[in-house]
Order: sequence, then structure tokens, then C-alpha cells
Amino acid sequence: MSAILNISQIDMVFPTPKGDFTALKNVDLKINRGEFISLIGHSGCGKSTVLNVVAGLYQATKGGVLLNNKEVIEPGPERAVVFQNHSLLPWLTAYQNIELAVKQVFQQKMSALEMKQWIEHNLHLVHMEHAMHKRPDEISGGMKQRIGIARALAMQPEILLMDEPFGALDALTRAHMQDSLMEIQQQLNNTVIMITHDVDEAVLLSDRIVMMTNGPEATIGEILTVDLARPRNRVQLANDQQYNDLRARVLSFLYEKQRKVAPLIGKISQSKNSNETSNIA
Ligand SMILES: Nc1ncnc2c1ncn2[C@@H]1O[C@H](COP(=O)(O)OP(=O)(O)OP(=O)(O)O)[C@@H](O)[C@H]1O
Repeated sequence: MSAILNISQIDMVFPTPKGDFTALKNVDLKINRGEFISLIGHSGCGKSTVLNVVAGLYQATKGGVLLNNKEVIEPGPERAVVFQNHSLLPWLTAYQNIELAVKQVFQQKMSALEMKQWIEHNLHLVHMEHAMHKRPDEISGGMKQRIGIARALAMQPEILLMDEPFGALDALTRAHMQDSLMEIQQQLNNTVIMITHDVDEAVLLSDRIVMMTNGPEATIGEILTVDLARPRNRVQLANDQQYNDLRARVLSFLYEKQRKVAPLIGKISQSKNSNETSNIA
């Protein structure tokens, strides 16, 4: 496997009224084509900052990002971003939202008919053909998120960047979305970087889980390879020893090695059995 993305020795320093704040220190990671990477770490450690640098929305203070050996200096359609709060334009239908993105990327390359077929194909991937003519306020949160993913996929990005894409969804919808994403990724072999706060989600979906230390000067603490066979079935995995061992290793990193010392968070984690806690603060 060849590295498609090289996040090379990144520092990120933000100027603040109280002086410089070093959010990231020497973040270094190579990602292979087709890999599914989860970024996990406590709130405020710098996960979104890493994603924003890869997206080209932030320029690293030191180091940089290479995509196919080319330096990332600005956002581009080869890196599609899916946010937690689906960012669909409310006055356009699901179809039109996707069409807008597709036109940006394929305007000169596809005929009107090809474009229509391509949009419908991507709606089909997320099982949303039936809602294509509905506006965002006429569909549920989970459906909006599916449309957001279809829009991102329709741009045929080399990398899919997902910032807690299922964070706002109820548990059942979230499980459906995770299964859909695994299915799509198996089919298309997308390279994905996903931020999550959910340990089970990270283990279920990822090829590698990148665990970040607490900031300031956050960096990669450990990387866990998840070599569970695919396709993965959440029900079967619930009793799988390897799955549970992997889950325990992420929990141990978060609640023992990178335990948060803030009083409130301390109280919350003390009041719960950390082995049964999969959503982190
Ligand atoms: N533009 C900015 N200016 C100043 N500080 C910033 C800026 N963006 C992020 N930070 C700080 O950098 C640190 C990392 O923020 P970031 O949003 O990347 O964390 P995160 O791990 O994604 O958090 P969460 O899980 O809560 O979304 C935080 O301390 C944050 O306050």
C-alpha cells in the first residue's frame, strides 16, 4: 500500500490575546490509500485542528501536509469534508445540494445526463433516492447526514474528512449510518479520516485508531491497528475477544494514560465504570 497522505511534523500555534497557544506539536502520520483512520482524544486536544490542516483550512505553523506528494496549501475538491451538523443549503433540495457540488468538480467533464446519473448513483449509495426532491427541513437529521455524505462522495474525493459525522444522531440512526459507511467504504475503497468521541465507533470502523494526547502541545500518543476481518458485524463483534481487547486498549489510553484532571470531568469519569464508558468527554 502506498501513502496517499503524509502529515509531516506539524506544529500549530494560535495567537491569542494571552500570547501564543501551541495546540499541536510534532503531529506526524502517514496514511495509506483506502485506509480508514479514526482520530480520538479528549475534547480540545486538537483533533479538528489536524483535520482543518489536512483540509487546507489552516496552514500549519511548522511542518506540512503532502497529498500525493503535493503540498496542501488550500482547500480542494479532492478533500471533501463532512461535518457533524450537516451543512446543506436549506433552500435547495437534496438533489440540488449534491448537484451544486458535482457542478463545481465535473462541470466541464460530464454531460447533463451523466451528471444526473452520477447524482442519482450517489443518492442510491446512501439509500436516499426517495428523498431526492425534499428540502433539508423536510427530512430527519440522519437523512440530512446521508445527503451530506452523498454530496461528499459525489465529488469523488481522494480523501473523505469527517468531523464527528454521527455525533448528533440518536444511537439507532448512528448504528445504521456506521454500517452504511462501512459498506460504501468497502465498495469504493475511500481513504477516510474521521474524528470521533465514540470508542466503539472507532474500533468498529477503523483500520487504525490514532489516539491523541491532551493539549496544549497535543501530539499522537499511540496508534492502534485494528486488524479485525471485514465486513464487520457489530452484533458478532460484541462477544469477540479481539474486539473487546482493542476497545479496552483505547479506553485505557483515554482514561488511564490521558486521564483528564479537570475537576468536573474527574467527577464524571469517577462516577462511571470506565470499562463501560464508550463516549468520551
Ligand atoms: N482559531 C483558534 N484560535 C485559538 N485557539 C484555537 C483555535 N482553534 C482551536 N484552538 C484551540 O486549540 C485546541 C484544539 O482545538 P480543537 O478544536 O482542534 O480540539 P478538538 O480535539 O477537535 O476538540 P473537540 O473534541 O471538543 O471538538 C483547543 O484548546 C482550542 O481552544
